[in-house]
Amino acid sequence: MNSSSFCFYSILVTSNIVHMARSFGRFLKGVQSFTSLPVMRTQLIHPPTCISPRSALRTMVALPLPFFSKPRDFSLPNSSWGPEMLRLYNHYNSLTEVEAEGGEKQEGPWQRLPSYNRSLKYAKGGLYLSKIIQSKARLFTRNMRNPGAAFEYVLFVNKEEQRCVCIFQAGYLLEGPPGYVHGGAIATMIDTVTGTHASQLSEAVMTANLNINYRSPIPLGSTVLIESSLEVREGRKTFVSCKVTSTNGSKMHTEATALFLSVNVSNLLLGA
Ligand SMILES: CCCCC/C=C\C/C=C\C/C=C\C/C=C\CCCC(=O)SCCNC(=O)CCNC(=O)[C@H](O)C(C)(C)COP(=O)(O)OP(=O)(O)OC[C@H]1O[C@@H](n2cnc3c(N)ncnc32)[C@H](O)[C@@H]1OP(=O)(O)O
Repeated sequence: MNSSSFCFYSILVTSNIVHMARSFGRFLKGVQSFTSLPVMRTQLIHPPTCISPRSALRTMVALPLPFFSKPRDFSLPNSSWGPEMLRLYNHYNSLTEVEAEGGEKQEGPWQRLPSYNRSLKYAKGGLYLSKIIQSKARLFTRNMRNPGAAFEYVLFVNKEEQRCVCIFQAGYLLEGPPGYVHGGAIATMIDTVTGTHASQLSEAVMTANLNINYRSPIPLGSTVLIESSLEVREGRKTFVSCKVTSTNGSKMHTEATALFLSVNVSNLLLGA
């Protein structure tokens, strides 16, 4: 190797090391700013000194609270919610608490599910995609700039009845046929509701099958109810049925059935 090629080789090695150090720094920063599933936040006991992808994953589920900024809960009312959306929200929200005999508050049959604008930062693909894409990955139903422009929704789950109800207000960006909601947007909401419901009933799930019958169009800007019910669970399989109706139940807009399969979260996240 002559001196110029040695020099070139040294620069290459050095720049690779710098690149790796920067990537590692960004990775650590990313790990620290991991802000989604709050249930996964527990106290850090011993911070690891060397992080492999697998131990990084373990670290992500054990980061100390000070590293997290409080994520915004998108399932709370905002100024874009119409009267019907608010009325139904208040109705189901009132069922999340009941008064016991002594007058103290107790958990009611329904539970409101909070909702954030991103899923796990290091989901499958994220590890292999460019850092730019990875750091920008967002749950698309929760990333519209203007409140009320697209998907406004809140989910309530009733574990005893194995039922989930979503109040959905369809914004103006979701137009398909003139004046009505796009079928893909409806499918997105059905997948979201049934998928969230199935993941409440089991663990992490992936949609394996989704069948949809569109019965009557949903007027753009209207509020509808999306109800998901457990049909049966068989091992890794969760079968759910779903209907989208007008808020008074008089009009059937959409019917669907879905199959979800439980998946191993570590494999999913690490791309195994
Ligand atoms: C970290 C969390 C990640 C999960 C997040 C999900 C929800 C979290 C909750 C809240 C988050 C907020 C919002 C949620 C929003 C939306 C949720 C939507 C979720 C999705 O939008 S997700 C994207 C679309 N989804 C896919 O991208 C899946 C691609 N696909 C696969 O990744 C595989 O295909 C997989 C994993 C499905 C199965 O693969 P696999 O290898 O594990 O299982 P295998 O193939 O062996 O099948 C085992 C048994 O299921 C039967 N079976 C399989 N597929 C079938 C089918 N289609 N119809 C009828 N039966 C079927 C077989 O026949 C066999 O049956 P048997 O055992 O009886 O022989």
